[in-house]
Amino acid sequence: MLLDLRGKKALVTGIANNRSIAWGIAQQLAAAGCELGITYLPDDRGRFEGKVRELTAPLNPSLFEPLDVQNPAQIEALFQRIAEQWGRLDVLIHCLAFAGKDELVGDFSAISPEGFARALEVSAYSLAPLCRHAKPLFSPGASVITLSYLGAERAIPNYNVMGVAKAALEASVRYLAAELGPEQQVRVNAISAGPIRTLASSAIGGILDMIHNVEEKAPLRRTVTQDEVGATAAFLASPLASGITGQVIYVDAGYCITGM
Ligand SMILES: NC(=O)c1ccc[n+]([C@@H]2O[C@H](COP(=O)([O-])OP(=O)(O)OC[C@H]3O[C@@H](n4cnc5c(N)ncnc54)[C@H](O)[C@@H]3O)[C@@H](O)[C@H]2O)c1
Repeated sequence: MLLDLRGKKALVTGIANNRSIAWGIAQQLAAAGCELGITYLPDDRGRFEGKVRELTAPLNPSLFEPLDVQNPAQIEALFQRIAEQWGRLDVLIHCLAFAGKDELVGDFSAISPEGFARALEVSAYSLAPLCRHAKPLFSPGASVITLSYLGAERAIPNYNVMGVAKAALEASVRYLAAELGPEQQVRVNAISAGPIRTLASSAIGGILDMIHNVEEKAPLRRTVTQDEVGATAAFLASPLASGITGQVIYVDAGYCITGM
């Protein structure tokens, strides 16, 4: 069986620019034949809309919608549009996270309740309402994919509250897989990616040291690319992965197996 996603309708969240992991995923899904819906984070200054529209235009998305996951009305409106325009959803890519810069450096115990809540709401909780709204639209065998990082299970310097958010996200993957599997055969998985330079990762104190450490120690002696993460997402979205759900798949050049 070859990887063939022709005719599948895929919603990709989390593209900010051409370094975004979601951009790597969108390109791989399009190359495999998916019809794309793209979301961007709206803001008063319109920082993302124009850039993301221009970047994604060559992939001919049939939906292009605003999505701030902290805005329930916007989530509702997005899925209303998907229902009207597509009538179903085959692939849902959740590729977004946020924590304040101050929370991604220094002592974990210094975290404020507001900083903790915001990181968890955007980076972990948001997967649940997206799945809740998508539930009536999921086609049999649909695939949900989110993005995690090793900081979910190891104490990585400066990753701090985002590690807690990723642990909650990985647990959410298991609960959602258990909920959506039995009747709808919907699969829910996370990709745990190695460190990649992006807008979000630049907020993490010492991200370059993290990347250099991976380049020195990972079995492949390098970190991974957005395209490699995208290729794994395309595989997980396809019937080739029909037996895989509730898992965290590592796309990290093997770094997570190393001991020293
Ligand atoms: N870059 C890495 O090293 C790395 C490694 C493992 C996992 N990840 C994860 O990959 C995902 C994508 O991050 P990235 O590194 O490509 O960075 P990125 O900055 O390109 O993407 C993060 C996205 O999150 C979006 N976002 C932030 N707050 C939002 C909100 N309230 N509503 C909707 N969207 C919002 C931003 O608009 C942006 O598009 C994140 O979950 C991140 O934690 C990144």
